[in-house]
Amino acid sequence: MTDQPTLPKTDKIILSLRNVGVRYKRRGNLFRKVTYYQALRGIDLDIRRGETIGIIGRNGAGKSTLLRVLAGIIEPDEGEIINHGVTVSLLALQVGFDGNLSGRDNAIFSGMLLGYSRSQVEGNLEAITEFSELGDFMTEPVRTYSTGMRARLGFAVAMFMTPDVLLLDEVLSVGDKGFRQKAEKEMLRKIHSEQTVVLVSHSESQISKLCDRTVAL
Ligand SMILES: Nc1ncnc2c1ncn2[C@@H]1O[C@H](COP(=O)(O)OP(=O)(O)OP(=O)(O)O)[C@@H](O)[C@H]1O
Repeated sequence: MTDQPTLPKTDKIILSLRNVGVRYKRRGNLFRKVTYYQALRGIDLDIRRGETIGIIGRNGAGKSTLLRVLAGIIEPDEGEIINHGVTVSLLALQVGFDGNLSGRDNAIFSGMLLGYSRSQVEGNLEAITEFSELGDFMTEPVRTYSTGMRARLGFAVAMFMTPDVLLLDEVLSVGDKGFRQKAEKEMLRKIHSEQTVVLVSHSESQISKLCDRTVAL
């Protein structure tokens, strides 16, 4: 929540990948054998408290896969991930919301998935609603939202949660121009408040504006 300060910026390494590889299984059928696709290979990365890292690479380079490994959603097939006792949360727009639930309930569940209590999230609901600019739509089912509206809800939830490491998958590239500017401004505030952020973006200008360093896949 906003009232929980993030850990201070130091040179301390809080999350590491060592020689990480991930393979996806491609299902076979009558005409095709099961095959494996190597999405990541030999990835070494040290994330230091307070830094903002941009992940870049062409489509299919493995950027989302890397974030999923960092978030602990998938386990690497090779190498290891070393977490030095930090909480990590992934915000990606394609996943996470239940279309049949209202924006409000989705915000509450997303916050709880990020490790907060129901009352902690409820305490921030007004601020989340205001930031998302969803107004009365907060009580409507998310399936009735446009992509941009979903993006605004996801982004607003993430902005009011402060895991030690916040992973953002292409969340700054959606929404209209006005919201994008607001989202970037809020991200900059977070970055300066020493939140550790790993950000995937196809926008070079965004990466150079927001990140301390980049990792190219
Ligand atoms: N669940 C899955 N099963 C099989 N293959 C997958 C799966 N998820 C990703 N892949 C494959 O792994 C590769 C890396 O995917 P990933 O989504 O990590 O790339 P990306 O760099 O984020 O791409 P983009 O820029 O298009 O979002 C791609 O070739 C993709 O087809």
